[in-house]
Amino acid sequence: MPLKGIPSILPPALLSVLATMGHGDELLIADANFPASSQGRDVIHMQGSSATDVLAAILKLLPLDSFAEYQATVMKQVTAPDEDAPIVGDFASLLDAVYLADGAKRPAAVERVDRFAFYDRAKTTYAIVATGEVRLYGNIIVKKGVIGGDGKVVML
Ligand SMILES: C[C@@H]1O[C@@H](O)[C@@H](O)[C@H](O)[C@@H]1O
Repeated sequence: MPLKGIPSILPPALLSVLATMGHGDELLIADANFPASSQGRDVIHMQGSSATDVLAAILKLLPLDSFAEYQATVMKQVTAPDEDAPIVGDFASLLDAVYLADGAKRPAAVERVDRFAFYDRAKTTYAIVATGEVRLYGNIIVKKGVIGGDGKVVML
């Protein structure tokens, strides 16, 4: 059922995951082709939503980690490893908007890793959200930060 201030696309199981994650824990938002169920992590299914809509909703609740070198990680394209997939620009815009609004002095830093290194990272995430994203390489790992006693995201 809807809640005040909580994006209505987020299912209860995902709200529980976001709330139980701690500083430095990572959440993977995966596209429709990603092998989500074979990574050994809990999977929350959101086939009705795009990865960008899920990321935008999650970023209304989840602080990004300013203590880390990278706030997020994406997958390099197999056939063009030096060129971002088109969806990466959309991910970056969403990250930057919230990170700067939360007081960051610079845009969010996004790490790029090869496909199989990304699968290895997936195996250490807290949980995976399997979306219905049809754009290839629509996968992003976000790292949870810290909220201070004043209720604000802690920015180093
Ligand atoms: C080659 C890549 O393989 C999977 O991991 C998919 O999630 C990506 O979209 C891409 O197709």
